[in-house]
Amino acid sequence: MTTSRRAPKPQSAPTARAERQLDPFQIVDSSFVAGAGSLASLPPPVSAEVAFGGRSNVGKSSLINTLVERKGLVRTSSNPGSTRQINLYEARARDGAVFQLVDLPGYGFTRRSKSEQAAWASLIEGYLRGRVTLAAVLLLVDARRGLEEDDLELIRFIEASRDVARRPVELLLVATKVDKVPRSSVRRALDQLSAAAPRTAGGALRRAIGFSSITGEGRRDLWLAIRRVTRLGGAAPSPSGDAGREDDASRTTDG
Ligand SMILES: Nc1nc2c(ncn2[C@@H]2O[C@H](COP(=O)(O)OP(=O)(O)OP(=O)(O)O)[C@@H](O)[C@H]2O)c(=O)[nH]1
Ligand SMILES: [Mg+2]
Repeated sequence: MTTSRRAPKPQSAPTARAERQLDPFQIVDSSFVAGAGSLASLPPPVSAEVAFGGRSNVGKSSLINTLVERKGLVRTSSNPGSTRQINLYEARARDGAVFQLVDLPGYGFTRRSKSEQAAWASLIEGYLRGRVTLAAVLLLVDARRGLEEDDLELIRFIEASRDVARRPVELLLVATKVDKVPRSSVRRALDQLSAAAPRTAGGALRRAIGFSSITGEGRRDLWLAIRRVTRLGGAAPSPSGDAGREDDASRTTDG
């Protein structure tokens, strides 16, 4: 009788695939829910929503695609004014948590007629003020430009809406296109942005999250922040054991 003697396989680290199966930030399903060009055509509010606001072209729609790891779920364009209505998307994570992601039309795009700009402003304001399921607004600011008057107006508007009978809307600051900032200057750009942000009641604007739709930097931090503000925790412990920590939204580098 012959016996084959094979050397035992060395204990290897979990494969990338196995790790991915556990990854709560992996989105296993995402879909378009509805688009609304008027407040009356918004779908009924069902669960916590996270809205993405900011100037035209800052990267709101691209950021949603990066969050759900799909290139074409949301239409993006190098021409400002690409998103013209409020678009709602649903994303389901590996661990079963479901998120409503809301792409808002951008502001500050002056090549539209005054009446169209006014209609967009009232649509966005009506949504921000009246949506009972709105949990948080992620204000996107180009890392190279910093906060501009339109952004400050949005912050003031959300702060002034705190009297509305619903859970206070959290505000988070996201610095987009950090891939366009020299590596050595990213930290300084984020610090400057955070320092320029007004002190809000929630205080969440204190640290901007750096993000790039090109490199995916910041994706994990954004998901941590979104899970925290929607209270859909459930993030598996990260190797450093800090997933879901209160100050996760303020971390600026991707894991
Ligand atoms: N380098 C770089 N380019 C980006 C990034 N995010 C978006 N872009 C580009 O910026 C342009 C605008 O992106 P969108 O995601 O359509 O911007 P938006 O904020 O949704 O614009 P509106 O719908 O007009 O309000 C596109 O050409 C994108 O490819 C990024 O992180 N890095
Ligand atoms: Mg857009």
